[in-house]
Amino acid sequence: MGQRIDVNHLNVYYGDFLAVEDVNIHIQANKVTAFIGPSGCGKSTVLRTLDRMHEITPGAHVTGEVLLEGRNLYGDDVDPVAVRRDVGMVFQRPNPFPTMSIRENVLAGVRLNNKKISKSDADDLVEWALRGANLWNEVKDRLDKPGIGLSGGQQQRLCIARAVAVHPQVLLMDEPCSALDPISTLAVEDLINELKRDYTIVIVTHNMQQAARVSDYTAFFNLKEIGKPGHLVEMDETKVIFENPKDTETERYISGRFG
Ligand SMILES: Nc1ncnc2c1ncn2[C@@H]1O[C@H](COP(=O)(O)OP(=O)(O)OP(=O)(O)O)[C@@H](O)[C@H]1O
Repeated sequence: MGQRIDVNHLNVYYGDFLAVEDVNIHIQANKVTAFIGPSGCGKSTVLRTLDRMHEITPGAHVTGEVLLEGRNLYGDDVDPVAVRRDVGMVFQRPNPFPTMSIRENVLAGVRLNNKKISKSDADDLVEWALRGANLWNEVKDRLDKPGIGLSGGQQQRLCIARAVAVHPQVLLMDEPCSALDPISTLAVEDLINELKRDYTIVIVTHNMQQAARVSDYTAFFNLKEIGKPGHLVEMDETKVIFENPKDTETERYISGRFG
């Protein structure tokens, strides 16, 4: 089952630079939440705070809380590596490990976690994850061929299989379709719709039609002005954001008047 995420008074910094200010957001379990907004408003930055990847950038840090099912991911006793196991990430460009076969790509996260796994359990896991990513039928006869031999859309579904193979509770997706053609995009969007049965999904997208198609909730971020920190303007059911937003900034953005 997916887990809920509660973000309380989150300020996100790169060194001294406050990139995003005072975010308060409640992300429902087993739903898809889309982050939308103009370039530079901090969508990807906030997304990366949800699995503690933000801190990988030297000097980057946060104040405030991110609670995963009530547990603060920024608590003193929390291991960021363990957080990244519970919260999977799929990136903009499909990034299968180039020297690995399709099968080894699926198992890569499990092996990184130093889990010992028998051959038959590994076979079962590979099939389960690839079926979950809607890729099994396309690759089952070439599991030992390189992952990078697949099409872009297949590679992205392979990366999703790799992310789900470690059984995360949350899947974060940073523009997962921006490098894909329309048909692959629809395949990944269909998959997102199926995956929410098992995971909580947060997706950053520049494509408002995509947000409207795939998400249950939409969070609109904006910048007061260039050089000022980004902030969350409003979050609501996707239908409300697109048809009846409360804030005029949101209305102007979704009707294409800026951004
Ligand atoms: N590694 C970094 N070091 C310093 N500043 C950064 C870094 N990454 C992002 N920023 C800054 O943080 C702010 C938010 O950037 P971010 O990439 O999160 O925005 P975004 O809304 O995802 O933009 P886009 O839609 O263009 O991807 C911007 O001012 C950006 O310049």
